[in-house]
Amino acid sequence: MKITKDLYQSSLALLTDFYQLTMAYAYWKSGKAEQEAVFNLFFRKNPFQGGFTLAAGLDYVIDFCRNFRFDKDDLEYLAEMKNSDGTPTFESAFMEYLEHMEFKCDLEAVEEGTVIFPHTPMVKVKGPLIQCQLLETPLLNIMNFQTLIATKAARITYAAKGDSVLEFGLRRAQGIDGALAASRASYIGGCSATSNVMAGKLFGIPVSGTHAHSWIMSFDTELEAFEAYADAFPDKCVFLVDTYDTINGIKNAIEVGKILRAKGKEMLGIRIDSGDLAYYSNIAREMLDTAGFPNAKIVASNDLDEQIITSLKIQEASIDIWGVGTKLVTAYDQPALGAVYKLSAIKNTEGKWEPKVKVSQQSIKINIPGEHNAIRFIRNGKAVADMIYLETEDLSKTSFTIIDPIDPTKRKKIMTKGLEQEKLLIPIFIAGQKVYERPNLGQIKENARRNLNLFDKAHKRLVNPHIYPVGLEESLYQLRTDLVFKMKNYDGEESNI
Ligand SMILES: Nc1ncnc2c1ncn2[C@@H]1O[C@H](COP(=O)(O)OP(=O)(O)OP(=O)(O)O)[C@@H](O)[C@H]1O
Ligand SMILES: O=P(O)(O)OC[C@H]1O[C@H](OP(=O)(O)OP(=O)(O)O)[C@H](O)[C@@H]1O
Ligand SMILES: O=C(O)c1cccnc1
Ligand SMILES: [Mg+2]
Repeated sequence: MKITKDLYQSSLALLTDFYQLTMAYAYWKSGKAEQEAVFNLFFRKNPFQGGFTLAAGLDYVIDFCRNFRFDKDDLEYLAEMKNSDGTPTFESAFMEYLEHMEFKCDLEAVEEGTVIFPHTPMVKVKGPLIQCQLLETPLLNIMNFQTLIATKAARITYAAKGDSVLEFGLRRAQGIDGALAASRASYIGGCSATSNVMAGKLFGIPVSGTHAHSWIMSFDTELEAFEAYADAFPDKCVFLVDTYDTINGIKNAIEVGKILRAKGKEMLGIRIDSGDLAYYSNIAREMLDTAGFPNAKIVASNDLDEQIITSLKIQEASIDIWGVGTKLVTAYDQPALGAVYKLSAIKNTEGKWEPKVKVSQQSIKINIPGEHNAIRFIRNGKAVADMIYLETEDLSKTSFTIIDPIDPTKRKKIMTKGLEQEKLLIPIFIAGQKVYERPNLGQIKENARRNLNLFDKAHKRLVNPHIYPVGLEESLYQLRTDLVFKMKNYDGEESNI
């Protein structure tokens, strides 16, 4: 298998849960396949107990939708499926329907690199029920993972306070595609480069790296190893100093640094990969400065994450560059985002849109009905609140009340005068045609940076962040409440207990 960009350009229609296909068949059989519906993809809680989430994955969603079709061999595989009585699971007329199915949905989404909060749709799909349904699993697969990793990278780079963070995760990532997607999302979230060469080739991410302990161990002495590396890469030397004795390793690095300098070259720095990283980095800084290498950088690695980086910053460790692998690409402390994809409206047989809710004992699980969008209000360059509103809402009003979707006692009045407004969901496909001009990865990364800068530090701090206000516009809140009552047959009377 050769991994090329084609992997993401091929038809992946079978990359779905079987129940999507059984529902698709049953929709078709009951004449509902082409009935129009609206679905929203959203999550209910920011990951890592954090105060924000950074959206990523849309580019893959676009490829998925553009290539959404059932190929001949997909249909042959489905045609072989049998019920327990030996009859085919899917009748042949349905196979023909699938064969001719073309993606024709409207799709809106938040752009990659947008800061986003619970309950706001990241993707909204409107179109034939069967198509909306078939998109559920792949859209969740793509958006859940890349958004999670982009958020983790944003947290880690936030902790690093502007220092470069190198993503070193390939060896520990969740398989091949997980690794590639993680490298991409990490770059969006703020990492400067990846060690993953294939991610460099496929996505254009800068590739960088040092060397491993094995390099040192393959020589009789560390000094010889450093000298040989300096011969091979006179302009790119970052010496790993902790194979035997870190202090001695730093001395050897300085010695080879001087040899390089005599040849008109400068060593870039050293890497420390074990032990007390504050203690050794501070000693290393002093030794390097004293020896005349104040510009040599100190790279640290070894099971780092945002908490350890924060601690090392507090300890005033002399670390310039952070190599982060396992805990970033596996989202170690929260392995899944938990975004869901829910139906929120359907057009009835009379052509009238009906909003829908799923009622739950847990109010956090009651979805937002109707066709909605979200807008961000910004004052003097700082985001102040997001409002989720019905598409029919008049946005030119001078004031709005937003209501917390979980706790209706939390409300805010927004006077729009002097506020900038940014619509969060923008059109990507209209009737199956792509209308969105895809930004390149550098532009996406810049969008993430700009978005993160919109938010006060209080929302970005890693522990116990201040909750950013996101609310339902009053009439959307009322619609949801009325619908829940209706679905529960609640008539306002006290029930007998
Ligand atoms: N000064 C420090 N403050 C907080 N955490 C630190 C500090 N120095 C190192 N760490 C972290 O402590 C952990 C040390 O892990 P561990 O004891 O397994 O490694 P080690 O013995 O130093 O290295 P290795 O096992 O690779 O030889 C790592 O997660 C590392 O990032
Ligand atoms: O620690 P991470 O954040 O995953 O970063 C990548 C790690 O991978 C390498 O060593 P590896 O873990 O393979 O071996 P080691 O732990 O024995 O150094 C490297 O030296 C880093 O320590
Ligand atoms: O280049 C490095 O230093 C590197 C790459 C992958 C994993 N650990 C370290
Ligand atoms: Mg390790």
